Amino acid sequence: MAEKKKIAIIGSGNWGSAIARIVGANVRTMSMMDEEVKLWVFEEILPDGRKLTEVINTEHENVKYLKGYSLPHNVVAVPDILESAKDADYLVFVLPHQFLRSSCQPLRGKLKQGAVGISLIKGFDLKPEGGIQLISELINSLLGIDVCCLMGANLAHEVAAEKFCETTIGVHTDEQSLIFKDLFQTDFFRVTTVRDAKTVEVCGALKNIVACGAGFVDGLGYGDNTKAAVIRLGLMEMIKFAEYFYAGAKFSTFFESCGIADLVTTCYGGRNRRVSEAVVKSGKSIKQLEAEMLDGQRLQGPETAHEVNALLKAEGLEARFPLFTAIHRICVQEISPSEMIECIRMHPEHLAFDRRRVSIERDVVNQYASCL
Ligand SMILES: NC(=O)C1=CN([C@@H]2O[C@H](COP(=O)(O)OP(=O)(O)OC[C@H]3O[C@@H](n4cnc5c(N)ncnc54)[C@H](O)[C@@H]3O)[C@@H](O)[C@H]2O)C=CC1
Ligand SMILES: O=C(CO)COP(=O)(O)O
Repeated sequence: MAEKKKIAIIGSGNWGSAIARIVGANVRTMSMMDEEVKLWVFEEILPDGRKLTEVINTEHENVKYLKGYSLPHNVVAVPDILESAKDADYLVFVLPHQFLRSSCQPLRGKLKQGAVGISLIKGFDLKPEGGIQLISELINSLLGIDVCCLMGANLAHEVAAEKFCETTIGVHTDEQSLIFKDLFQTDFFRVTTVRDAKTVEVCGALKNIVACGAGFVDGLGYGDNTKAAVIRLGLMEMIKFAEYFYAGAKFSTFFESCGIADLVTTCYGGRNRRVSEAVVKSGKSIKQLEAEMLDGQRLQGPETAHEVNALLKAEGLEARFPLFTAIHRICVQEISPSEMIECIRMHPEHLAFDRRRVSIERDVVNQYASCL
């Protein structure tokens, strides 16, 4: 009989714990899969002195990051990342992106031959030598494994509560499509697989920047129409970004759950939006509010805005992405949140699509560039 395939989940925050509920239940129905799901937990001591791993393994609940939802008993918390990952055939990466590089170091050269990864991580990697890369590319370069991605309109607490949603998995082969659909799909979590993995991942990263913009206009007291404008202009910049930097991106991917749907849900219900709104209302910094409001959970939007801005600046393209640029500059307190409104008022997308558009757009872009 063929040896059963093993799975490890690398990360156990809010989303990592929610997805562990699904994967833990699904492997029990898959004859090819080993029932045990190893869950790497970045160990921490809870206020009552107990270790988080011990609590997860005895109470079957991540009381810190997903309180109120049980984990299947076959999900086993492991504090040593190498121990959790070394025998795995499938690795699910689900950490805040700022911790990925350091977390992966102990795994280098130590993974099983032929292991395949899937990244649920939203963000980019700022390369030490300059430039940015996708998180899947970072994992591939560090660990030498093929990496798919899963991105969608998937607020973790709603998924944990089993409220219906959709998700998108970007794959490279038919085999990956079949196995990852079986591992992740449930009655309430519907999976579409697409062969446009880079665009899926780009959407997941960029929508968090736009969500910060949505939070800023909410904080300024503007209404849903204004937020809809931010969402629309954000989508246009997401598409343009993919066209510039990821040749071959399929337009249709933006209409999957990873695109427009994730953008909308995050601009209404996400942490990036919530903290950004509070920035405007309280005048406190993002870092301070992240610590005060999220109890250890981490924002991805401000860091992603920084990573994208580093690329746009290096390429001389800031003026072509005025929304991404303004959001980054608000996040780092270079400009005030009220400048969001001027940014969307003057956005080049407002120009009618006619023969004059190209030259007019060039003028507006130049005008904007002179203000930077
Ligand atoms: N929470 C959500 O609703 C969703 C999150 N995502 C994405 O999933 C990824 C992970 O997000 P969450 O699970 O929500 O994480 P989270 O925001 O709950 O972050 C907390 C996690 O970070 C870990 N951590 C803290 N310091 C660390 C360190 N120095 N090294 C390694 N780990 C450390 C904590 O142990 C904890 O597991 C992110 O890229 C996020 O954008 C995607 C869809 C939904
Ligand atoms: O990615 C998410 C939903 O799909 C979660 O967004 P936030 O990190 O803003 O909560």
